Amino acid sequence: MESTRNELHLGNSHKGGLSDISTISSIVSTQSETIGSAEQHQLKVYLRVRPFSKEEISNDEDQGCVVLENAHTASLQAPKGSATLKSSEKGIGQALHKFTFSQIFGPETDQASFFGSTIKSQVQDFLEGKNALIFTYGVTNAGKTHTIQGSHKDPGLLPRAINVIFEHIKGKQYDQMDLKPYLSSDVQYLDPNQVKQEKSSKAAVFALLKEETEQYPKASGGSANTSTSSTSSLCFSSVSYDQTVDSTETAPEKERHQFSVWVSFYEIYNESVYDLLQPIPCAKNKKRNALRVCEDSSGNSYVRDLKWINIQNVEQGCRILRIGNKNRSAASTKLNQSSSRSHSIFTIKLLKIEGPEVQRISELSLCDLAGSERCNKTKTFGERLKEAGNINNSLLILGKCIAGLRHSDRIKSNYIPFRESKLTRLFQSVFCGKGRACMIVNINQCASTYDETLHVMKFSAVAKQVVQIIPTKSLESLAPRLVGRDGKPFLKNGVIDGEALDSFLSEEELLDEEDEAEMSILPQEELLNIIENLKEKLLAERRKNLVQEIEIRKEMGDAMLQQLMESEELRSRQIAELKEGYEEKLENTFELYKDALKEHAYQCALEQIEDQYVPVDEFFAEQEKVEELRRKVMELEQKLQGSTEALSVALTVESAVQCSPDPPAQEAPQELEKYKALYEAKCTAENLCERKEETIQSLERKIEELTETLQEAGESFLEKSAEIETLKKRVADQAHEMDRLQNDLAEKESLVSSLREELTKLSKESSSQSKPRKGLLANIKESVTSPRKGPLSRTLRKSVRATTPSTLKKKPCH
Ligand SMILES: Nc1ncnc2c1ncn2[C@@H]1O[C@H](COP(=O)(O)OP(=O)(O)OP(=O)(O)O)[C@@H](O)[C@H]1O
Repeated sequence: MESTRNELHLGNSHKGGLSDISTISSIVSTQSETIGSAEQHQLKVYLRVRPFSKEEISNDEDQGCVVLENAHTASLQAPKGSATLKSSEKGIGQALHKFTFSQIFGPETDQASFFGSTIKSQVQDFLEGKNALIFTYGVTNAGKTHTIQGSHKDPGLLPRAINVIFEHIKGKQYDQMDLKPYLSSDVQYLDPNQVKQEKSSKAAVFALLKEETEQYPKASGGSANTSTSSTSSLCFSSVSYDQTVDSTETAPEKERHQFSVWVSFYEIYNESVYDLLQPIPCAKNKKRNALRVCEDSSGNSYVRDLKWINIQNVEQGCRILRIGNKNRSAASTKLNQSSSRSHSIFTIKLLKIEGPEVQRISELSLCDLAGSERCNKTKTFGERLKEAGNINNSLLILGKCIAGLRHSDRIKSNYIPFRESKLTRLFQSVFCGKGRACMIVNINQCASTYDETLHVMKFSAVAKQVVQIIPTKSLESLAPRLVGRDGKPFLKNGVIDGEALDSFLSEEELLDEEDEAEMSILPQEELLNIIENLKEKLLAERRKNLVQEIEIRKEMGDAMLQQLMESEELRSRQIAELKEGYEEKLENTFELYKDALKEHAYQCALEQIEDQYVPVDEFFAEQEKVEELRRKVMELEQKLQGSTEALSVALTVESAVQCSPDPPAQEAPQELEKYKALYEAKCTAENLCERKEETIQSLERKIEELTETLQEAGESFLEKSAEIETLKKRVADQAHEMDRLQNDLAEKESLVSSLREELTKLSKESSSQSKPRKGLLANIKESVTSPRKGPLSRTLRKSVRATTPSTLKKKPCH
């Protein structure tokens, strides 16, 4: 309930209309009280939730957005993708809403128990002479028609109500057709000729359902007891008539009373009333005749020239319903409209007759309202836009009237715009105390229609607060006025009903707004008055059209703005995704380069090192060996030197011996051998030294080459590092570009807000200016199709040009 209160608090800032639902939580506690000579009733609002179809389940429509908490409270949770969730994420409104109802019926509720728990008591009141109005409200495909009409096997409220009526009047039916409803709540006495006409008119209506024509004469025979047999064609096993209704009547009274039942069925399409019991014209271009809504001398509205058919049993009532439906769908095909585009109203009038007098007349109307979806959602244009505009308008006015009726004291003090639509004009008398109204709200649980369903629930929350004040006098059975064949007060026993004559106005004299009076014979002053009146009417009409035009313009503006915002949102999302993608790509490429470079440098170094690799231990061992050899060479050189010296000494000695006659013959060969051995050892050592020297040199060369390779690897590493730096710089540039794009986006957003302001200004201007009347569609067309005229179109063109940024034309740099 918290969320509801918050939301309501927001809604309170708007004046009137559906948004003004600030006191939903403070639900009127009294169900029905009597104050003075009036009864107060809180308008009953029932919620019926239909089950999912198989297709809806397979389309993943079940996202748990409707939760029935108990018999009176339901909560709605905005599903993913709904406008409500998006708005709540932006901080506008709530994602969870709670609503209370007089009673809630879940998907498992069958038709019989729904009837028993809702309108059955109202039908019983109707039998006691009280008027009642039942209307269903909901989006297309929410189950309104199923609730009102049902099917042959599973009848809805209307056939069940008819069944209860005929059960009640069983054995007390007035089988003549000479007393017929007249104007709003009068009765006309028909002479035998008129009765004949009435019968043939009824036969003609029933003939509209060809397949059943043959059966009709049987039914039209008018037997008072036909109801039971005909009822069997409908499955009413679960409908049990409450006999307590009769218990108040005494036996003699029962015998004296007789009842006559009359029905009518009409629709309101595009603010025109069409009789659904009139045959549809066969000619292609021939239009259906629209009927006029007039008022009787007491100010009660009625549909002029509407067909009223006397029915004798349930079966006939159901056939009238089928005939009306057939005409409705035939007209739909002709006009290419769907059934939910019109409001259909089935009315039953019950005449209680005692002897030659009609004691009372009561009225029960069941209205199946058109689907409440709005035109921007259904993307409607042309004829569809006009149609949607009319539906929206009549539902909007119904909403205004309901909002105006919320507080009982407002009925007197505040203006309630009943006269602004045909629907509310016809509902006015019931809403203003001539009967009890009851609203049935039908919803489905589909996620895709969540936003519309929420709108319906808000509407019902307002309706729930309506308190009807019904003067007890109007609940009592008031004898209707009886008029004769010509519509003049009926002569009772040859005496004129003087009282009735005083207040009598013939039907022709009852002027309605559309009537054109014969003016040529009127005096000048009266003519001037008439002109003044007409001027006022014209002005009022213009004002009404202007308001309608503004509303439609506003709706179109809202739709355009919504589209603009959605495309902006899409674009910014695309930019952000692009940016993220690029950044990720660059990051990945950079990482790849880095890894590849490292790998490459490592591989190169490894290869070079492998080629020339000498283990360090070996190298040191070799060096030690070299050192050892060097030392040995040095020792040998020293020895050699010593040997050389010794050799030279020896040679000197030898030569001296050769010269002397006594050489030391014994020592010389031994020494020589020793020197030779030493010499050979020296030569070997020298060879070894040379080889070692070569090995050292080759090792030193290898070391040099290794050093060079390392140097090269270092250089290539430096080069790669430089490349990495360049790449980093590129990434920084990309980020800069992204920033610039974001700035662009911010500019666009400010443009959008300025557009919005301009639009609001325009709406205000258009409301203050009185334009020449061109017609609604012409103005809309002009504003939409003439982009060269008007500041709005200029601004839009500018914004369109501006929303094609040069940056978007550029190819993304990789
Ligand atoms: N309580 C229910 N149980 C089972 N099926 C239902 C129920 N309510 C509605 N349906 C089914 O849902 C579908 C739509 O219902 P229905 O035609 O009554 O909707 P609607 O609100 O009258 O639509 P429209 O405004 O377009 O005429 C129908 O197939 C109907 O049989």
